[in-house]
Amino acid sequence: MPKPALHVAVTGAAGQICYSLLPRIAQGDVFGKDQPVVLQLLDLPQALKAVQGVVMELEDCAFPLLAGIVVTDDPKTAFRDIDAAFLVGSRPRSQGMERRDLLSANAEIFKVQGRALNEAAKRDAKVLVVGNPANTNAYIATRSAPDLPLGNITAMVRLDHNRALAQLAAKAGVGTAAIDKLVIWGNHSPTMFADYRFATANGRKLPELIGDETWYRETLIPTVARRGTAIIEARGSSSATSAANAAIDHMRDWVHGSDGRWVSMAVPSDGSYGVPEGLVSGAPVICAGGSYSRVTGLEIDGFARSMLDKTVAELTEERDAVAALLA
Ligand SMILES: NC(=O)C1=CN([C@@H]2O[C@H](COP(=O)(O)OP(=O)(O)OC[C@H]3O[C@@H](n4cnc5c(N)ncnc54)[C@H](O)[C@@H]3O)[C@@H](O)[C@H]2O)C=CC1
Ligand SMILES: O=C([O-])CC(=O)C(=O)O
Repeated sequence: MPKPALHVAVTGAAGQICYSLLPRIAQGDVFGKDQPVVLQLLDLPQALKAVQGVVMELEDCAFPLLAGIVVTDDPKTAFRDIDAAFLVGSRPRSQGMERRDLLSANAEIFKVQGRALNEAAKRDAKVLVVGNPANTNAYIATRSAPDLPLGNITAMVRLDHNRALAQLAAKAGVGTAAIDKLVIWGNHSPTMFADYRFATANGRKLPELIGDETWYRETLIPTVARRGTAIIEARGSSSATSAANAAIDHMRDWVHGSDGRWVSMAVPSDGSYGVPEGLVSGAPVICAGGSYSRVTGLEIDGFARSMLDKTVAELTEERDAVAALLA
């Protein structure tokens, strides 16, 4: 007897991230290899023809778990009774822009969609915001969806986490799976703080294994922070496959658990670590039983404090910049 299908909304369905994301959701990479899904796809009216093309391709994959597809330009229809949502739809940046430059273009989208989630989604729906500036867009969605549990609206810093993992693993000469307890704090922006102070590799302390604090501070942190820009410069458009992969990692761990390992999620702050309550900020969490809990009590030394303060100041500025929209 097959399980009842989960209903999963994905916005920006005609875009480049979704072209990588949708087939992987449909083949069970997020919700499980025995879990049917109905995809509820949202895009703008002018993009619906392109979405139909994507739908034809999904049909042609004959995915056994794909139990249905809804295509719409109406957020409430897209979010009706959903169990999970990937909010990808929004404008990406081009060369010369920072992600915060997208705030005015994209903020309104997340107000409208937050309201629609509030009205139509299941009360325990898990929401991941990918569209940039992801943290502040998620903050707008939390403020626009007051009837959903605050912690169920999250944003993606998993791409930064995965980028840092790859760089650190290469430097330490270990596989990425060997590394645990890496943290991405703060904003998905050049101010984010990739913190390896607690990280281990095969049980050894990673900072000791690498033994090069200068490389960590002067190469690793800026490389991860500017990776999105490097990809735009090389590819001519922003990261898509790696962004879709990170979205899958984020939601899969949230749903199925992280096996005791730390993962980085941007979640509404509870005020810990000096991050003002409500800001959606990257933090270390452990996922289990369909929810996440923050890793608490970590020491924040002088360097970490200065890095955290910088990224939190940016999140605070972004929050203040959208205050009028939310008034
Ligand atoms: N958080 C992260 O780590 C990352 C975030 N991103 C962000 O993800 C977003 C999407 O990127 P791409 O797929 O490359 O862009 P894209 O331009 O290829 O696709 C965006 C899609 O969203 C649709 N869209 C725009 N406004 C919409 C609305 N109000 N409702 C529904 N759909 C809407 C567009 O019609 C288009 O089909 C961008 O904001 C990008 O900056 C990209 C990479 C990583
Ligand atoms: O850099 C961008 O604009 C897209 C993105 O968020 C990333 O690749 O991390």
